[in-house]
Parts: sequence; structure tokens; C-alpha cells
Amino acid sequence: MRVVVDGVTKTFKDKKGREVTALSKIDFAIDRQEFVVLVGPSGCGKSTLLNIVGGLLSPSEGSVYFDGLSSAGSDPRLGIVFQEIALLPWRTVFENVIYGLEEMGISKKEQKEKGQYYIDMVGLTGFEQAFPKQLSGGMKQRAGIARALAIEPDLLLMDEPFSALDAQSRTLMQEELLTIWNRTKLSTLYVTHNIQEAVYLADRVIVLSRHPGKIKEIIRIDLPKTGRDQEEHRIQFDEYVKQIWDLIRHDAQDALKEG
Ligand SMILES: Nc1ncnc2c1ncn2[C@@H]1O[C@H](COP(=O)(O)OP(=O)(O)OP(=O)(O)O)[C@@H](O)[C@H]1O
Repeated sequence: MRVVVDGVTKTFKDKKGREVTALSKIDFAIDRQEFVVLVGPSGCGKSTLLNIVGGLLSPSEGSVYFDGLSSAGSDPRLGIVFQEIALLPWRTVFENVIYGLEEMGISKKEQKEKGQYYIDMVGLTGFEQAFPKQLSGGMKQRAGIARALAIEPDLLLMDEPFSALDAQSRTLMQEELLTIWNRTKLSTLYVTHNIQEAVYLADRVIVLSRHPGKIKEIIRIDLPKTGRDQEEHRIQFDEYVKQIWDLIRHDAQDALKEG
């Protein structure tokens, strides 16, 4: 799916009833089979923007288009993965993964085939009958990804999906996500505040600044999609990280002061 975000502005009312502009005149596109990462300091509006694209929030101004048509509210063609994966605790991994398929009303046989296919894809084979409380953080995240993929969405939205994981699990999940992405080639919008993660995953990185959230720069990561972390690409990889950090540093310092 091709996504166009056109002139999106979002204002909220703060506790004192004053208008706060969280996002101001945001324009960008996500091409078919493109992995776009939104990066920026705390409070720059990354989650707000992702929620607007996902139809969970409506913009104050501007529009979002899916394949040229104005999007309206939640759309069955979207798969969404949040930081806190809300698996249903009384359902097994398998039952959680097929949740969206049940809602779509497809046959039991197809639910079983698709559910198993995506459970295998995320590396949870053997855990079909486990309950969420029996899973590690990384496994829960895998189950959440399988659930989002099972509906075979046209657009995948991910909001800091690995930020609750320890550093090692996070690295492994990033690798795994790229492997999965290479198989599905889904148009993806991914939010993170982790610059290395952005450079590792993205075709393009959109750097946002804060107060109000605006696009500061869009950077194409001109490295092969797999093996970016290998020695031969290290200098270029580090240059991208530095370039993005230089764009964010000032805002990040301000965010830190404001707490
Ligand atoms: N429901 C809301 N009501 C009022 N203000 C809000 C609301 N949601 C977000 N904001 C404000 O909008 C701005 C952007 O918030 P948002 O959560 O999108 O930023 P973010 O970049 O995702 O931050 P973080 O990295 O800390 O999650 C912030 O100033 C935030 O306080």
C-alpha cells in the first residue's frame, strides 16, 4: 500500500485548556514495500503521528491517503504492534494470533493454516498452546507481531515494539523483524527513539523536531537491507547515526531539561 500524509496538523488541549500543537504540517509518503522509520526526541509527536496514520486519532488538519483514497478511521488493512503488546491473557498464543482472523469471519481451516504459518514465521513453533503469562517479553512481542501479520495487512504500523526488551533480546528481534520483512515486504511505519535501530531497519528515516513536531529531515539509508551491521558497512552506518544524532541532539537536550 502507498500511504500519503498530507498537511497533517494535530493540536491538543493541555490541562489548563490551552492549545498545544503536537504536529505541524506534516507531509511525507510511504511507498509500496518501503520501511519508513520515524525518529525524534521524547514528545516530538511520533506516537501521535503513527496513531493518526492508524486511524486511532483524527488530525486537526490535513489528511492521510491509502492508495490515493482518503482514509477514515480504523482500517482492516492495517496491522498494528505497540510497545505493550496487549495479548488476551485467557487465550493461548494460537488463539491470540488468530483473533483478527476470527473477526474477519474466515473458515476455521484457514484460521488454523494462517495462524500456524505466522507462528512459525516469528519463531514461536511449539508455543501454540502456551498462555501469555508463560512467555518472556520477547516471545510476547513475537506473538503480537504474528497477530498483526496474520490478518495479512497492507500496512504495518509499529510503535516502539522492542523498547521494553533488554538490549540482547532487542538486537535479536531487530534481526528477526528484518528477516520477516524480507519475506512479506510490507509497507511499514516504525516509531523509535533509538537511532541505531532506525539506521538498521529503515529505507528512509524521518527525523522529527519538537514543539511543534515538524519534519526536520528525511534521510535515505543507502545500505543493503540485510547485513548492515557487518564490518564492511560500519563506517557508513556510524555516519548515518551521527548525522541523525546531530539533527536531534539539541531537541533531545531540551526534552531532558523539561523532563
Ligand atoms: N491526549 C493528549 N492530550 C494532550 N496532549 C497530548 C496528548 N497526546 C500527546 N500529547 C502531547 O503531544 C506531544 C507529542 O506526544 P507524543 O506522545 O506523540 O510524542 P512522542 O514523540 O511519541 O513521545 P515519546 O517518545 O516520549 O513517546 C507531547 O507534547 C504530548 O504531551
